[in-house]
Amino acid sequence: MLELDFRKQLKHFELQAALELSSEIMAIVGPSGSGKTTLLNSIAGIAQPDSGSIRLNGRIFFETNRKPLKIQNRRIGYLFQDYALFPHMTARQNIFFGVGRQADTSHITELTELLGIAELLNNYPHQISGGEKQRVALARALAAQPELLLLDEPFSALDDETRNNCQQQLVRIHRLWKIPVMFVTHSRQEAAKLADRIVQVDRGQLTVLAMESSI
Ligand SMILES: Nc1ncnc2c1ncn2[C@@H]1O[C@H](COP(=O)(O)OP(=O)(O)OP(=O)(O)O)[C@@H](O)[C@H]1O
Repeated sequence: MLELDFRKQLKHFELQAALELSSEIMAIVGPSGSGKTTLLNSIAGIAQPDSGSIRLNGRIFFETNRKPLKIQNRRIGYLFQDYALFPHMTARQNIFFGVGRQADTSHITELTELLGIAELLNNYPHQISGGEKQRVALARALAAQPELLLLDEPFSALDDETRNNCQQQLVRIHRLWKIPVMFVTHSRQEAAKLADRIVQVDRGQLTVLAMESSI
């Protein structure tokens, strides 16, 4: 369970986030510059709120007047808007980056098969397609077995068929892992298709809309 109740002053308005997220998929929609990425960054620990609290499964990430929990201790998988794969590392090295040496990695083999990227693990990012990069980045976000998955416009750069494929894989992984997922999208259609709930962000104000998943 992710519990948010915090405020952060941005340049032109204040981001005010108050919501709870169980093991469901939540879509974040809203105009450009409304605070969507800052919301994800605050949860991940890349940005710090001014006040309030952020908790995941009872663990305190942030609380006013308390030292924030370090990013690496939050157990969050974060897929950035531009995938941000390391160009000089193979797909395998990208995926294993951040996974402890002593960690059990058997789930990663399963993950790469599930995502259809097992055959390209020795390739570098420039040798694979956009859709493949997206799936490598998703595998990397999931490799450390996070308790929460954050995705910032994960499918926006993909063609229709690849997008559909990746969306289905995300839903499949969510069914298997049952962790809360938050994803930012500019597509209302995608939000309605994938999410259990949709949150509209407008000048930092969050409004939750009830939705039924249709996949
Ligand atoms: N640390 C910060 N301090 C002050 N203002 C900030 C900070 N980070 C972002 N902003 C501002 O807050 C606003 C929201 O930015 P954010 O990137 O969260 O929007 P977004 O909804 O993700 O936009 P897009 O859809 O274009 O990616 C922008 O005006 C941005 O300039």
